[in-house]
Amino acid sequence: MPKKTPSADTPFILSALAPATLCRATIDAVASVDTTLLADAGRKIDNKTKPAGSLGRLETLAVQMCLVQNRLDPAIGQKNLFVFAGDHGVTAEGVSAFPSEVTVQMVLNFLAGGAAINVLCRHYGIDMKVVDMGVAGAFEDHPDLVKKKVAPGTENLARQVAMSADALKTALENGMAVFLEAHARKPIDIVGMGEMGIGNTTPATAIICALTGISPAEATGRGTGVDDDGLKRKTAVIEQALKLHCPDSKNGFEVLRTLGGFEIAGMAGAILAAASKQTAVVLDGVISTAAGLAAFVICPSIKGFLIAGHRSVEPAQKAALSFIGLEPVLDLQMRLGEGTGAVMAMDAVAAACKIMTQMASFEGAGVSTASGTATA
Ligand SMILES: O=C(O)c1ccc[n+]([C@@H]2O[C@H](COP(=O)([O-])O)[C@@H](O)[C@H]2O)c1
Ligand SMILES: Cc1cc2nc[nH]c2cc1C
Repeated sequence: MPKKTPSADTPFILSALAPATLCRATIDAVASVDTTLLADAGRKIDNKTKPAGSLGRLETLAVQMCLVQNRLDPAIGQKNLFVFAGDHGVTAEGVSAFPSEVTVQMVLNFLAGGAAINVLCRHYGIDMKVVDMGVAGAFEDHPDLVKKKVAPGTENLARQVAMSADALKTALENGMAVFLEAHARKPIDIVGMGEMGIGNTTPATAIICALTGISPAEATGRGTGVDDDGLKRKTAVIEQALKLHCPDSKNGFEVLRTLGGFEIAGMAGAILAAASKQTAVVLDGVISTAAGLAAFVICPSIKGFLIAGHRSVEPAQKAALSFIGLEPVLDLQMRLGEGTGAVMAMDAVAAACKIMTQMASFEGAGVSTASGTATA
């Protein structure tokens, strides 16, 4: 068994951080959604001119947004999507169908505006930024690039811890700062969590296995498209990593630190920061959901702010979502990442808010209710 380096093995303990540190202060500032308006929001959506429940998921999203914003007329103006990018030492084990250099190349593609997420963000009027959390390459300054690099890639989680406790703190705080700085410039009403990182379905799946107890054999998917041999290798790598590190399933920090991913920790930080500012967060595929799960285990009070954007074809995502207690808004058989599923669901959430505020009530439109009551 490979030896772990002692310095990299210092565990991460939140209470050891001074209360004023960004990491601790942000998590301490999270409060659950206020449910005072739950009954009124339910009555309001039921009084719209439609059979009860007929707008399905749009209705539950409308009610959720009333609680998130603590008002009966929720509105979404500012929509942001962050693509957190990072590289992974575990790619040395042959766990991806694509070479690592694709991470840098895709970041350049995002900055040139040519990726799927660029097209969708333009289509939906979403402000998109790319965050370099740990890409193995240097970038010129660019207005759409947020530079938050912790290190040029994680260590190989199959052989040693993915990152040190210091690096985890930096990654979490950098992710928090990404949200908080953008929110301070222009208050954000809804934020989507996208990512890019060759190899990152391996740490994401390992994190989900560690936190939910699902086995690597059940949880591991093909990511960018590994063949049968690749899938066996990837499953074995995840099994080896879990056996090597045995992170405490109740400690989301240790699971992130040992199995890691700088972009995954960055997303976890951004999710915690968004919840601390009562902002709705839309998760994307399996990697984004792994970050959401880790953030949820760290701070369960974030749950009411979370929305599962879409169902990824990766099996681990299902386990993570059911552990948190979330149902995806969409199922389009997507597995690209980047935030592509999240932004499509963000539009559904915005539409749900308009249903709550613009749709006529039975009384207002003079339409009879199911019981036949005539309304003026
Ligand atoms: O979002 C998903 O569920 C998803 C599923 C499979 C692959 N991906 C994307 O593909 C990359 C990781 O795949 P892999 O095979 O390199 O681990 C990474 O850039 C992700 O954005 C994303
Ligand atoms: C081309 C490509 C684009 C991606 N976008 C997100 N993950 C990706 C992985 C690959 C390989």
